[in-house]
Amino acid sequence: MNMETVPWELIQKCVVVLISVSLFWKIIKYMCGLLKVEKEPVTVLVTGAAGQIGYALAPMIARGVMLGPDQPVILHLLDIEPASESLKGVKMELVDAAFPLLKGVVATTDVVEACKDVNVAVMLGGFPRKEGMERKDVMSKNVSIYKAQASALEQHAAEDCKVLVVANPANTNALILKEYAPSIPEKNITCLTRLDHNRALGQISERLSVHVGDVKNVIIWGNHSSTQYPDVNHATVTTNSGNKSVRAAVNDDNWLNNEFISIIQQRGAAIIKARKLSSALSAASAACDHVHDWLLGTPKGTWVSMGVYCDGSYGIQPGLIYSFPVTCENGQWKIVQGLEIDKVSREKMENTAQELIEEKELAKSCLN
Ligand SMILES: NC(=O)C1=CN([C@@H]2O[C@H](COP(=O)(O)OP(=O)(O)OC[C@H]3O[C@@H](n4cnc5c(N)ncnc54)[C@H](O)[C@@H]3O)[C@@H](O)[C@H]2O)C=CC1
Ligand SMILES: O=C([O-])CC(=O)C(=O)O
Repeated sequence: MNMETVPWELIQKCVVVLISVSLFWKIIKYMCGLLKVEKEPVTVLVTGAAGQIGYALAPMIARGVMLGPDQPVILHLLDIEPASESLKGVKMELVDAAFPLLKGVVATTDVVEACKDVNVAVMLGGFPRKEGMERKDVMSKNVSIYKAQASALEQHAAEDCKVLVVANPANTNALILKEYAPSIPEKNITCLTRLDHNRALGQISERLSVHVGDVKNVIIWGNHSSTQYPDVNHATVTTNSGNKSVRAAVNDDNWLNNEFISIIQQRGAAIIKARKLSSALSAASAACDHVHDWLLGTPKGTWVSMGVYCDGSYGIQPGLIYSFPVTCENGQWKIVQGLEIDKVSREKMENTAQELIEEKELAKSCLN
């Protein structure tokens, strides 16, 4: 090879360009690293944190299941004195799990310390029902807890704190909390019916042998109790040939109108019968889904069920905490309007509203 014909000048230029590009790229990556600002932590209160749902829920929150994989969290765990050792153990395990998103854990039996500056409050604290009881049978013990904790939240939580009541009777506990914390906006106080919603999705997916993610827009109307109305009239399933209504896909109205409804209404009792304990992992997961969708939004074209303060939508008496189909955007829920309601559905929606009206009266009498 004749060395004189080698284009040394060109090779030299190429090497310089390559070195410059790689240097430039390194600088950009370094700058991005410097600019990567970690989000401020969100403080999440879990009451009844030493209980069985608490034990399933705390690690889910610490892993980002509730608020997203890039959202640091601080956990405030509240329980009562007899459970304080167990609560301490939960905190020890959270430390041992070394969750990257978990920026602090406060485990306390002091309600004021627990409520201080919380952005999200998940209220599990209370007495669960046992086999053979209805959820309203735990009314007197639990509503007095919600009355007391309402004022602590009102006085010490962050402005715009979002509250999810899980403890039963969930709708009525949430209503009591709302009434005794008048300065918390009513749109910030909700109760969990997402577990019932997810149970309905699960049953339809099993029946049709499709993935649960392909079923959407079931509705839980009313109370988180055996009078709730799981409604599939607007639900759809995604199939190979496009979207189909659940009624058409199941093609068995008798099953949908009877057995399906009763399975969902009685699912909590069936879990208690099988486990001798009430639902915990599914309740924790549903609580994460509820808060996640509320704060981060529901996917386009999809609604979820939430127990929310009723404004009279669908002719339901205003002033109850009633489960409706909702969509969420920018941290706000909105009741889905304009769905056609047939006569059978109307009756079931009224029936569960009636139970909530009675529970409200019973709760008031327990507090007098
Ligand atoms: N809405 C829903 O979909 C569901 C609701 N639930 C309800 O959630 C609640 C919690 O269930 P579990 O964790 O299984 O019960 P659990 O009995 O295992 O835990 C409840 C915890 O609350 C604590 N507690 C009692 N009084 C308290 C107070 N004043 N302040 C703070 N903590 C207090 C207890 O010491 C206990 O550690 C129950 O009311 C249960 O019926 C359960 C499943 C689903
Ligand atoms: O049934 C219970 O008492 C617990 C609960 O609310 C549920 O699993 O839906």
